[in-house]
Amino acid sequence: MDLKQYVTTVENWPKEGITFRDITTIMDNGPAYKYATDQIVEYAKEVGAEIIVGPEARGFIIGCPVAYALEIGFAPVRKPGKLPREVISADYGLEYGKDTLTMHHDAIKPGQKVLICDDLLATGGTVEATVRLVEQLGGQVVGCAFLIELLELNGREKLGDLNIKTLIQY
Ligand SMILES: O=P(O)(O)OC[C@H]1O[C@H](OP(=O)(O)OP(=O)(O)O)[C@H](O)[C@@H]1O
Ligand SMILES: Nc1ncnc2[nH]cnc12
Repeated sequence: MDLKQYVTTVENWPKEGITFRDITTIMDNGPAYKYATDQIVEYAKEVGAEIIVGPEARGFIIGCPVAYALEIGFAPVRKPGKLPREVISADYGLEYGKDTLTMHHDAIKPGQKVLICDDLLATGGTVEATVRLVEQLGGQVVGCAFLIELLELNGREKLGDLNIKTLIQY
């Protein structure tokens, strides 16, 4: 399936100069959403994922169906003030802003093999901060999966030797 045809491009959103790649038109198409999920499920099996970690909010949309299909857990990465128990935090930069991410202090077991899932790899700031959180908890990041990679932003460079899978490139 050519997944790219289901992505909608929105110019100058959320700011002038940004070309936004909207995945809601993958999500609202049953076969396209299933196909994308199935590709990531296969990758998760290859890398031996034991738990899925996904950053708010679009990482939930990609990561949760993968966790469900594999009958493994999902641990959320959230913006500050959203998780109810003790958290650890990491700051990061975005293509169009700056923020902080948090995880519950006990979300990952030491040595657990983690697959990070998100909709899109842009500068890599979000996933790099997520890697730091997982590693601080003693997890082992065995892979990172995205529907979309924006090649010109060189997000992969921030991720060093990590194993990365992307389904669509621009
Ligand atoms: O590679 P990066 O430069 O870090 O950019 C990619 C991130 O940006 C978007 O999330 P956003 O922070 O806009 O939050 P949202 O998912 O809640 O819309 C996207 O869903 C990725 O998580
Ligand atoms: N260009 C973009 N389109 C969609 N989501 C994004 N997140 C960061 N950059 C993005």
